[in-house]
Amino acid sequence: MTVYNENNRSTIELTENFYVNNKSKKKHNLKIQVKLNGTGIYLRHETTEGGHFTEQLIRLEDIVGSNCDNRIRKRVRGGLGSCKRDRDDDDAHHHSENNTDNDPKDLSAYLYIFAYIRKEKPLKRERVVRILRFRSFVSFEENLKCAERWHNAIKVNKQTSDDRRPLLILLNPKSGSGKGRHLFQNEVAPILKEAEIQYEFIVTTHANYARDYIRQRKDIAESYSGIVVASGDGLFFEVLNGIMERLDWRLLTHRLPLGIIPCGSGNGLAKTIAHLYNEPFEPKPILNAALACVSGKNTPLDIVRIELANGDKYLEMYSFLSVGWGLIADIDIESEKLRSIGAQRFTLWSIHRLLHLRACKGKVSYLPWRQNESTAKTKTEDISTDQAVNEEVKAPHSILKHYHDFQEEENDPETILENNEFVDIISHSSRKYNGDSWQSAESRRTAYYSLAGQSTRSQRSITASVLSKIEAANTELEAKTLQSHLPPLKSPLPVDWNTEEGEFIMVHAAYTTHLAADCLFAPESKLNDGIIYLVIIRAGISRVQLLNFLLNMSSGTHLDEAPSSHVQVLRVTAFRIEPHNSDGIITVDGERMEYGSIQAEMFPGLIKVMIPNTSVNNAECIDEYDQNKGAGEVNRNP
Ligand SMILES: Nc1ncnc2c1ncn2[C@@H]1O[C@H](COP(=O)(O)OP(=O)(O)OP(=O)(O)O)[C@@H](O)[C@H]1O
Repeated sequence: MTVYNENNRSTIELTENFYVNNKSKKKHNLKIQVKLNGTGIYLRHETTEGGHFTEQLIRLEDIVGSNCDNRIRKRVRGGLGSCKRDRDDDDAHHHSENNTDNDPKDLSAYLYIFAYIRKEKPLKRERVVRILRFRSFVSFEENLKCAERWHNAIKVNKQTSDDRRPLLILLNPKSGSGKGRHLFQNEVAPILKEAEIQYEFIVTTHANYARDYIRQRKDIAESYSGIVVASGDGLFFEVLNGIMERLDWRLLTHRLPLGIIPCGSGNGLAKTIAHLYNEPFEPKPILNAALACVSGKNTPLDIVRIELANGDKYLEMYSFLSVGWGLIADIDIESEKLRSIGAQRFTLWSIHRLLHLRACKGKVSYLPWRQNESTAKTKTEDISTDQAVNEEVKAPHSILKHYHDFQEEENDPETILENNEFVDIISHSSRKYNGDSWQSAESRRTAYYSLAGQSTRSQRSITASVLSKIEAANTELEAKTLQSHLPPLKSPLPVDWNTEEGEFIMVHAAYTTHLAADCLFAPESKLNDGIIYLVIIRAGISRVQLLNFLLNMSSGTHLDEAPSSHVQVLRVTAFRIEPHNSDGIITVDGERMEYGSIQAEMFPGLIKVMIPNTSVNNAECIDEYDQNKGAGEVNRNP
């Protein structure tokens, strides 16, 4: 029976009786009424006396999938609950005595239902398998049809997408303790199988492999339903930047949600998602993440565009986690040499750094966040229609066409271009440059088809038509590129920015709740609130205060203390750090970057991230902020 719920969504209702051999009492077999509807599967067990019954509900959101089979599997992980449907309900007691498990002549069809039931105290996911045996008919095919009817009804009710495209899974075999491959085979692959999700599996061979792969692979948006990274945060950073270095990044970010399975040592993003959806993480961080990757659910994730300058060189990248300057960045990077001792390295190095406290000299500027206002356009504003997205697909070709036109004209003595101009055009139009390569810090425009710096001879020789084509290509490319709203890094900032100059113990910005699984750095953060939480600690803070701050980061209580003139937490949408010393550590998403000026700009909900299938929603921004908190201030005044 098809019914429509309040959201006008059609769901299928099925009800049948099944029987379970009651081996212990050998008297009556248990009758179980199994009912599927838009909420889940109800297993109603009637007791013999007094018409009492017990009922178990397996919620649809906890079911990962179901499979039909023609045999009972000897070993089903997590226990076996077999319900056998009999040929005739009235005759059930007689027939069900006749147990045909593993009988080669068994013509039954079996439906395996896989669920990971959420338990509150303690918070965990418990695997449950329910097996329904269909044997009403004398042919296996007929029985299979019955099983498939249930199988399809579960899919319809779960609103499982018809998208049969596989997931692209990238795994870093070196991340964390180096057991990623093993963890994937044992903990992730079985869940993908239960959810009937196809996947293409790629193991990275070196740093930047994933970034290059994503940047260069042509048919990526059409071939996959999503990209999953099995690693720490470092490989996610690579994939994000590989996507953003493509001209069709809009199409990819619109169509392909990204998932993360935490195999690294930090796992800030995976922990953030689990935390915000109130899902268990320890001791099985991979289970919850794998369930998110098969849930079919996703939500927008804030991305921060970063510009870095060192001398006259310029670098652009995209970040999803944090930017650090000073203490925490120092501890993170400098303690790398103690990696062999595990997580203790952070504690040990924190003590070392507290004893040898360093201050960073420089200037910090920021643009306070205001409700209902953002410097950057949101994802939904950027991609209002599918047409806009589709146009994007054509972009690389149309720009390449300009290049081919130039090539044809190159043979014309009238239109000789400098060879290096062509290199520039090819590399930037197809975006095959190395994302790490430096560009001019003076103007972002030089990253495109610069006409500056040509010889006088070639300038004279370029015809007006070529010039206009180059201009058109520049304009087109600019339209396809994510446009920054900030002035170039070396230019002065607008007047509505706040600036302070002095000595800082650290400046650390975060846009996820967790920097690592054990570090709840920005407890108020949401996945798509469009806010950068900027924590500034000024020089002059006592070591005891600092020690408390570091110790309390694991519980997220480091910002709860009484107002202090040394610690400030700000909500901002953009910031700039200009170090005065030439030596120090700056990190982006936990990775060390060239030391120099850096500016960051929030792009709310720019990409989509896979999330668990749960009704709890602490994760997404629903305009819930207190206006009275005012200009970006969270809880402290200087
Ligand atoms: N096959 C590989 N061999 C060596 N390095 C790799 C390989 N694949 C990726 N990398 C690099 O390893 C770095 C760390 O990877 P990843 O983040 O996955 O693990 P992690 O450092 O243990 O975790 P976390 O970032 O959460 O602390 C990344 O910067 C990535 O570029």
